[in-house]
Amino acid sequence: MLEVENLSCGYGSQPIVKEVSFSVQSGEIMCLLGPNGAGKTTLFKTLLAFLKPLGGTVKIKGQSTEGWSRQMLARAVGYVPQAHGAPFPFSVFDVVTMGRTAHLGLFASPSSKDRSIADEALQRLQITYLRDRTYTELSGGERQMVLIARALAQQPDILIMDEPTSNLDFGNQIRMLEQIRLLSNRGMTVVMTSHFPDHAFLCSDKVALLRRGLPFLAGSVQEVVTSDNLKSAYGIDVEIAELTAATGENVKTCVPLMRTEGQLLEGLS
Ligand SMILES: Nc1ncnc2c1ncn2[C@@H]1O[C@H](COP(=O)(O)OP(=O)(O)OP(=O)(O)O)[C@@H](O)[C@H]1O
Repeated sequence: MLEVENLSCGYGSQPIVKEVSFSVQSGEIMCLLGPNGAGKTTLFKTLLAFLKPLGGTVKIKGQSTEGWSRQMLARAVGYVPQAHGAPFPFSVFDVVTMGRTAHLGLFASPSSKDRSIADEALQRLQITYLRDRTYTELSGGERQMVLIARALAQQPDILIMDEPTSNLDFGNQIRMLEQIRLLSNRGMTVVMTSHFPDHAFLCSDKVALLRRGLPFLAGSVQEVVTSDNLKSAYGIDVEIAELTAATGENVKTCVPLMRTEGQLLEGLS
């Protein structure tokens, strides 16, 4: 579904992300990890063609996206930004209907079909109860769900999600990951960022890790989310623990290790 080959991206002629390659199949979830400033958003901006690649190619369904119009790209790729305020107090239904823009002609207004697709997106995420609420009056978690509904109404093949769990409490983070897993079970391809490597264990099929000054890593969760790789990316000691849940399922989790006062002082000297 998405194939990235030797992609370099950045601002002006200055590369931030160098020669990254990965592919995501239809219905897979790829979690993009990396420390602050590593270039996750820069990579997303390039996939979404807001930035021109400095080298390499992005292919969707085997076709290079170079030269695609914004409308063509919007039909293929939906973007879910981090939940934000809106300049005008639109209703939730209006915000979700805006997802249909890529399918409308110039100056056309949404048809009854567009409105029913917007309603379906609300139903699919079980947030129809928010339909007539004002977007600006919603909580961060509710806004995040509305933005996903807007991207679903766009009916893309691929969803690109920038930190979909940011600002969510512990329970809502997991509920959000469950929703993302449901979408992928129904065939949606998802590329998401997270600041929590545990999220990769919980819901992704593949992981990509951007590390400042070190080679880009992409592969299965087991291959990429290791103590050594996390230490090289984030600069802290992490152990990967495995336990058997009450359901009998084996689950893995990342356990960060705090440094002692002596180790911290040693680091300063
Ligand atoms: N418009 C810009 N012009 C020049 N440099 C930029 C621009 N936007 C971001 N950068 C730089 O590119 C680098 C990567 O930034 P980016 O936002 O892609 O990182 P990130 O991995 O998404 O970080 P975070 O996890 O903190 O959101 C940073 O050093 C940043 O300062």
